[in-house]
Amino acid sequence: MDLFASLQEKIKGKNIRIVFPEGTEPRIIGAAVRLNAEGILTPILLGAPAAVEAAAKKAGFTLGSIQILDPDNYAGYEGLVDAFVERRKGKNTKEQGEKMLRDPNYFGTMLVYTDQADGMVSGAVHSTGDTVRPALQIIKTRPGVSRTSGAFIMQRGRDAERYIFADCAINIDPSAQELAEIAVDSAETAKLFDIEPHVAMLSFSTKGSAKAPQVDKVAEATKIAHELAPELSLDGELQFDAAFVPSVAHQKAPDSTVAGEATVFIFPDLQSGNIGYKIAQRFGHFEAIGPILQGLNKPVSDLSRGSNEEDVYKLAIITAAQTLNHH
Ligand SMILES: CC(C)(COP(=O)(O)OP(=O)(O)OC[C@H]1O[C@@H](n2cnc3c(N)ncnc32)[C@H](O)[C@@H]1OP(=O)(O)O)[C@@H](O)C(=O)NCCC(=O)NCCS
Ligand SMILES: CC(=O)OP(=O)(O)O
Repeated sequence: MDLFASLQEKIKGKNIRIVFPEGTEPRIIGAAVRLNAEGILTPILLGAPAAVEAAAKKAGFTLGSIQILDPDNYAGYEGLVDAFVERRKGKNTKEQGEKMLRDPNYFGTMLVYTDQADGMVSGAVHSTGDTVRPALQIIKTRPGVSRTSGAFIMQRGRDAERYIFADCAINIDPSAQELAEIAVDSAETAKLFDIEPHVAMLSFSTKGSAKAPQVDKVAEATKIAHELAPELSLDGELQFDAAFVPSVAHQKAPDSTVAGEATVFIFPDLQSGNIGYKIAQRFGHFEAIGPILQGLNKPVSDLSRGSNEEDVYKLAIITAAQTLNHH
């Protein structure tokens, strides 16, 4: 079955509440209207009702029963500020909290933290840093996960090819230990979306063909990942062609059971990861769904600012599906 048809089936009728802090953005409104009309999930748009309604009207959408929450006139605002200060454990004062929650991403994240929403989708207008920082500070990572990271489902053709790319969004220069954790988390994400994980730890070197500290980091991460998840099908360091193309794998890494068969691609740093996914998307015509933030206590998703309405619709469905793993 098509990935989204199967995810919709899992989440439909469960009243999963997804908050969208960018409530006046037409791409967000369009996706929310569709998700609401199709009964897939319950959207909550943030913003002044008059502004949200005006934006919807201008873009030709009818909001119908969609809930709009106005952070500037929210009866529970003080309670949210208190909960924020308590969560920040001395890192932010009440005065700072009152200001910070005026930012819709902080406000939306607090709705998720206090169980008034099940997940959040933002970033169509805001940068990644501004979108995810509140989640890193408030929602935080699950026990046993030290860093959150951003994975993309890369999909081409209806239900044909589907892979995971990570980290394409968060960790600028992860250590070997962090890279190993990203690999293990990405394998879990793959399973959630019906991809059998065969994890390639990518580099510009295959099995020692080049020598450099950057290559040593990937080789070390491969070793650590094997220790963290001995049962996982994972290998490195591998160049992309060795990881993906069976004939090249045969030549460059004949003994590897992952080379030529990889489905999960772990990039050595954010330069390569972010550039890599955008090249596959724009040259290779893969649909890039994400970034899906892995390892958080509750799902928060960051859109690329280049997203269209369909991307918002799909990432909201993914985010809602992630909530099922958190219950
Ligand atoms: C994500 C990012 C904004 C965090 O940077 P930052 O806000 O400067 O982070 P800080 O080091 O000040 O940490 C802020 C908080 O987040 C936490 N944190 C930072 N990175 C984290 C990570 N990867 N996982 C979990 N927590 C993290 C810190 O522990 C800290 O928590 P605390 O306030 O409770 O102590 C930064 O890593 C970044 O800019 N990454 C690149 C994003 C990007 O542009 N991607 C390309 C487009 S998708
Ligand atoms: C994921 C990503 O690259 O986001 P943006 O395009 O918003 O920087």
